[in-house]
Amino acid sequence: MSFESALQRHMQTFNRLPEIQADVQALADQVAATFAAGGKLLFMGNGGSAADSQHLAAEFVVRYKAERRALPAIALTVDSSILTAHSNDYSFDSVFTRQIEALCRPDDLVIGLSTSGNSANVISAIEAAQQIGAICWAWTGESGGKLDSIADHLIKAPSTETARIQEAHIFIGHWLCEEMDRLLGSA
Ligand SMILES: O=C(CO)[C@@H](O)[C@H](O)[C@H](O)[C@H](O)COP(=O)(O)O
Ligand SMILES: [Zn+2]
Repeated sequence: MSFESALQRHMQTFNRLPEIQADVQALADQVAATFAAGGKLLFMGNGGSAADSQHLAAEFVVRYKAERRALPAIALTVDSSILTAHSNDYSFDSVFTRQIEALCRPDDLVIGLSTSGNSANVISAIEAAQQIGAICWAWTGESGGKLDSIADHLIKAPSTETARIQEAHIFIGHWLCEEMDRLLGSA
């Protein structure tokens, strides 16, 4: 694909983001309520979405722009000992589920990122978190995939192309940080 085509597809996706603005605002409201109630965020995903998970968890724990208190967020994608031991001894399909069982509490909010909406390890972990009673959001592409009928709430980036969906996801994640700074920042 030419640079011009990739940019055009990126712009088309971003021009459609207002279609999901209400969903993103609903997510921000639930994240703010989760922090206010003493809950935490748990992120997970594969490949580029694993990178997005740790990127966003860091924004909350450390800082985005404003000076504010540290906010509790964990990426389930970062502990190489857990990831390798679980995948080696059990299965990669339950690598996030096991961590959900260990770390997730009923007042937490879980965000599973999957551009296809079909990653087995994300689906399994969301089902486990629902059993615990946590609110579960899936960030997907416009089809929603299997997660469409499983997650409690969805952010469906308006594209069918993995890269464009990931670009929309990180924009949404940054805006979420922006909104938490506005609500919780002191600067
Ligand atoms: O970053 C990319 C492609 O842009 C890849 O690493 C991509 O994230 C991986 O193929 C993932 O395994 C795709 O999983 P998912 O988004 O369908 O859940
Ligand atoms: Zn990528």
